[in-house]
Amino acid sequence: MTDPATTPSLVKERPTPALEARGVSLAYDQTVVFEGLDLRIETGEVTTLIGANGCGKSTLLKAFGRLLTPTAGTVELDGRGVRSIPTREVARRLAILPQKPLTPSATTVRDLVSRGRHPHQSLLKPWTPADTIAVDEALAATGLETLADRDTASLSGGQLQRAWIALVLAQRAPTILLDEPTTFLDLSHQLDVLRLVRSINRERGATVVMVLHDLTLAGRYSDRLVVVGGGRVIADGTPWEVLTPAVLREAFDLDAIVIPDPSSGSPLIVPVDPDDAIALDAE
Ligand SMILES: Nc1ncnc2c1ncn2[C@@H]1O[C@H](COP(=O)(O)OP(=O)(O)OP(=O)(O)O)[C@@H](O)[C@H]1O
Repeated sequence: MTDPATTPSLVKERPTPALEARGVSLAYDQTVVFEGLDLRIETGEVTTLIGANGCGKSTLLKAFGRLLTPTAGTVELDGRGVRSIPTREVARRLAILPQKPLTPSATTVRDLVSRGRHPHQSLLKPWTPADTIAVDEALAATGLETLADRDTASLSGGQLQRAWIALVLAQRAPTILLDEPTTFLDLSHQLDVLRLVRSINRERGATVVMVLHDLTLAGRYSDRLVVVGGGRVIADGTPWEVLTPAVLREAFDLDAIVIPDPSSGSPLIVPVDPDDAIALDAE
């Protein structure tokens, strides 16, 4: 007879997630957004949080980024309580682009992007050629080389958004949190940013957690979607598992048809307008 104490477990251990919320409650004064939430963010994946306005996507991202302290439960980064990790170490492991970052005044694009290198510096290790390379590469990846010496105050909304994304890239953190990185961007630049996100994930192995509002783009550029609503996770899985008419109705109160995107094969969300006779007839 086999001894259970010495027989290797048949249950395969899952790898340590990049981030994990365990029984997390999040609130602002009297507004409770989540209570006892459990969520794993797998290492090396692109995970996108989707859900209706005000459902708590940014709140969750802030908790993962240590910008908001849970009222209960713990957030772990690479298997360690994020609050127990020194701030500088967190900044080397985790980069975050908030929804409304505050741009410092009288700063050039290059200066702003260079701030992404601060976690890598110290009195003993000031600016090095490696920092310059990281900044130059981030400027090139976001198409900002020609704007590098411009004052950030003179940029368009989309250019400024790209400068912030460049800062996050320059940080070279293995885990990246992006709250609505495509805000202000035209469709072509939205694709540029999402392709960039995918290449950082595939080439550098970065773990990415994003918030996006465009469901079709979310499905196209994510390994996994987490649908949030009513203070809980409504659905969690691959884009085709999650982007179903039933989930869209529950999360967004939206009637939609979901078809394969002819360009990528990922789910294409077509919202149904009840006044639109053609769409209804076609169903
Ligand atoms: N600083 C704050 N103080 C008080 N309440 C807040 C604060 N920030 C967010 N909230 C509230 O918390 C809830 C969740 O907000 P959150 O910004 O996380 O939602 P969201 O899903 O990111 O929304 P959106 O899609 O509109 O950006 C909302 O009811 C919001 O009004």
